Amino acid sequence: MSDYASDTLNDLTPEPTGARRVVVLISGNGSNLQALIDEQTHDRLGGEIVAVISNVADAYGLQRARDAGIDAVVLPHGEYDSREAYDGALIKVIERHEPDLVVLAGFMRILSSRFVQRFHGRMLNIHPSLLPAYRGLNTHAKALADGVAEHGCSVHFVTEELDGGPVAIQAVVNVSGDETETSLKEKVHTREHLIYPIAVKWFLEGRLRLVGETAVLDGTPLPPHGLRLSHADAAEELDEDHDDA
Ligand SMILES: Nc1nc2c(c(=O)[nH]1)N[C@@H](CN(C=O)c1ccc(C(=O)N[C@@H](CCC(=O)O)C(=O)O)cc1)CN2
Ligand SMILES: NCC(=O)N[C@@H]1O[C@H](COP(=O)([O-])[O-])[C@@H](O)[C@H]1O
Repeated sequence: MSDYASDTLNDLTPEPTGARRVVVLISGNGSNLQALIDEQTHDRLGGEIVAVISNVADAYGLQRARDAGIDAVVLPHGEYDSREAYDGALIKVIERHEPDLVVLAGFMRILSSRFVQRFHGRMLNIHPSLLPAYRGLNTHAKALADGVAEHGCSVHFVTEELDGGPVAIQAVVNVSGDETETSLKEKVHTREHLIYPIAVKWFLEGRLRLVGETAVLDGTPLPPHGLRLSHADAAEELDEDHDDA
């Protein structure tokens, strides 16, 4: 086990140049997209969301994009014969926008190896659990059924292994004795809306990178659970940026 405290990897990733461009993939409500839009609106995202793409035609996140003047594109997966065919079309739509970063924000499709390789190292996902616990779907119900005392959310680099990519940031929430799936989902959502903009900003600033199979922040490899940010720390991180305005 390497010593995360002292290791510093020789990071060969070139520094980002020019205005950093973000494409966001969604399938539903888009509250995480809205959190990113809000940071962009205050010039604090570190780049520009240039397109929002949904596989679901009536995803409310598309309206959020339109309201923000962002190109909103629907690419229905049901119109393609296979996952590979869909992903091929999705790659073409994304590449037209020349992104530096692809952000999955409630995008509910498992991506093919071809797609993941195309954007390897520059694709993030927000997952509603403390990975590696509860990969996949229905995470809140599973956590409640197991009676865990802590739950949360993770921002991770996307790899071929579903929800198995290196974790960048996590937020932990306490699960109360009378917690419901709805109350737990709300707790987690609140923290998602803090840690995702932070992770996106850090990537666009060149601070957060995927080096090999390790998430690296400011040249230092992160532990398997990433950087654990408390609610106060995350809010301060965003507020500090606000103070810089
Ligand atoms: N290759 C990868 N693809 C995706 C990853 C990943 O890490 N590697 N992250 C997911 C996001 N996700 C959880 O965070 C997730 C999304 C979708 C599914 C899933 O089972 N999808 C089904 C359809 C479900 C539905 O339509 O309701 C499917 O694609 O057949 C699991 C986890 C994004 N993709
Ligand atoms: N496995 C993927 C997954 O479950 N992602 C989850 O979907 C929700 C999307 O909410 P939003 O559309 O309001 O951002 C978020 O809670 C995100 O963690």
